[in-house]
Amino acid sequence: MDALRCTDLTRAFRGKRAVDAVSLALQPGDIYGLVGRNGAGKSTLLKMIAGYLAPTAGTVEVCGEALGPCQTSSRIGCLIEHPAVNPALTGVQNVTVRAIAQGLPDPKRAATEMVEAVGLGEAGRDRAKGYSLGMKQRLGLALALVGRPDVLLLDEPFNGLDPEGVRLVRRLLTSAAEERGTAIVISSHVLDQLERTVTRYGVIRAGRLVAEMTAAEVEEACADYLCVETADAPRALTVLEQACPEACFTVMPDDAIRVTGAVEAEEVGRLLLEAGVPVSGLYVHARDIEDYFVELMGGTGAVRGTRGGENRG
Ligand SMILES: Nc1ncnc2c1ncn2[C@@H]1O[C@H](COP(=O)(O)OP(=O)(O)OP(=O)(O)O)[C@@H](O)[C@H]1O
Repeated sequence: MDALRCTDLTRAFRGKRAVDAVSLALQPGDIYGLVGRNGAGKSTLLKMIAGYLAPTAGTVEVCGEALGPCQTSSRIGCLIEHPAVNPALTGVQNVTVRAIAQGLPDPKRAATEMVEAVGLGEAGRDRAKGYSLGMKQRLGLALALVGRPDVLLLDEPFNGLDPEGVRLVRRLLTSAAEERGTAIVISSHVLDQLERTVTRYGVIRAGRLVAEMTAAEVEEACADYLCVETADAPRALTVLEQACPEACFTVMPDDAIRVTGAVEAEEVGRLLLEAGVPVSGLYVHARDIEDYFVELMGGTGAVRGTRGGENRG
């Protein structure tokens, strides 16, 4: 059974679709990285799943249970925008309130353990009103995680965290997914952190889910490759395929040859030189994850906005 299933989820603001017929399904243990430019619709999508915002159309199911519009579920833990923290209570007390609401058998203990797990330590006994940005973020994560939800929705979970905090949160999420089968959706612009955490990606562009891929597919697409530019691609291909049966060769539309696999640039250059094939360019092409996603997200033009005036909810 899917841990989370959204079907044709749509939300319009003043007639303009911020999220447009998004369907996605997460299995238990999936960590799904949601990427998109500012204003693409990521937070709106998460808010609809969390039950904070009514969809204009579409449905949400969590572990097979259909949720009505704006219906929250104890199976879902969220950190979306500012966590609901009572500044007059300590960190542990805040999480205890949430644990009681979740119906946990020993709420104080669950809260204390969770505050410890997110690295708040002694600060868990201080009132939340004195917390720094990173401490608030850790508290927000503790609130999302307490009660071991089946589905976790996190909007920019790495915001404000120091490097140690980032590493700790990554470990917490990975172990929740691997050990307890929690399905996690993370919306984030911090691609290198996503790259170390997620198992799948979804790219949202102008409200639509335009691409989905596994972490392995992204890794493969972003792998370095050797590029051979030659005026005689067919002959170069014949020479290289014969000499390097282990490598993989692709002729690109501009006739350049893309080489992946166990072969060095020096070796390719030598083989072509010996065969008398003219080579005009030979270089390693490094493509990073940022280039890859910027392209999928729709380039670097102006961000998209539907807000004329504020129209919350
Ligand atoms: N309450 C609202 N009223 C009107 N328009 C809204 C409202 N909430 C979001 N929008 C619009 O919906 C679109 C999607 O916004 P959303 O916050 O979901 O984007 P996002 O992908 O999370 O962006 P970011 O990466 O900047 O957080 C934007 O054009 C935004 O202006």
